Amino acid sequence: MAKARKVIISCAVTGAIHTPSMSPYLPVTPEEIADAAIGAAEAGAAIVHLHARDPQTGAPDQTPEAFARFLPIIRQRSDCVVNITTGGAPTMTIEERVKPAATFKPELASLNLGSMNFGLFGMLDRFKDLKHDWERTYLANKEIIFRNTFGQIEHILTTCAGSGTRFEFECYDTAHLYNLKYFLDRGLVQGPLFIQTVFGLQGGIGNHPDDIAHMKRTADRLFGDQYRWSVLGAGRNQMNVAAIAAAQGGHVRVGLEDSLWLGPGRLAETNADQVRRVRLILEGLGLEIATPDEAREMLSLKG
Ligand SMILES: C[C@H](N)CC(=O)CC(=O)O
Ligand SMILES: [Zn+2]
Repeated sequence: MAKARKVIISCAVTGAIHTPSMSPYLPVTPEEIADAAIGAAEAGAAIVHLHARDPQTGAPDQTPEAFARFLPIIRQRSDCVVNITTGGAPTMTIEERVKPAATFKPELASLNLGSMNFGLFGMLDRFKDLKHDWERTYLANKEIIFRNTFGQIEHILTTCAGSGTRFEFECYDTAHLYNLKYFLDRGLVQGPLFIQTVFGLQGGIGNHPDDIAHMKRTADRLFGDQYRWSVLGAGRNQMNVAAIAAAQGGHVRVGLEDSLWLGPGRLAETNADQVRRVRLILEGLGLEIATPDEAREMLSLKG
């Protein structure tokens, strides 16, 4: 009797791309972020990807103190895998960005494999009533470069080396896959590589099925069976990208960090709603949802 494939659902609950005026459902306070993560885990997410925000303004906050306000709550109430961002916001320094992962030594941390133009301004057409000045300045900025030089990537790898933290490798284009291969060949990263291919973010690769096939083909050629493939689709293509990839052996990432939507013109009221929606798609494909411990097994996490 053929065994169903286990799929890892990751949920990125708040991020640093969307801003509070865009959706009343975007978690901002430590309590909201903790509840969102625990709710997503209860709905089936094995991994929660975490950023922190200033509780008053909702602005991205990468201080360890900000993370310390919700991490223990999540620890107490869920056995999900915690994935702490080292991307922070593209306007932060690398020192700021790596601090929380270096401080809390999580099982997983994100690592971005290349620099890119980071286009948030496209969202200004969609979201006009912005409450805070920082939102307008941040979103309208056409000069944002999300810096991830070889030196900065190496700095994060060496800073976290020895802590047992493994990485979710964010690849926004094929060049980033080659950058990851470079670090693999230098022994700075070890398999199984958890590769999160990102589709449809302005400045990165698109979200057409050809783009997805191209990223997978390239990763298959560069890493063979040394990698675990996961995908995230930005914005309203989140579920399409998940469905296309899941049908080809991929794991999936959802969450309000990368899409505020549950359907055309319909804001997701919770991260758990998106987890439940992608779960419907996966189970519809005859796939099973991996538990946190099964994800730990598949990704060789320290537990
Ligand atoms: C496209 C995603 N928002 C990528 C991300 O989650 C990066 C990070 O936090 O380091
Ligand atoms: Zn993130």
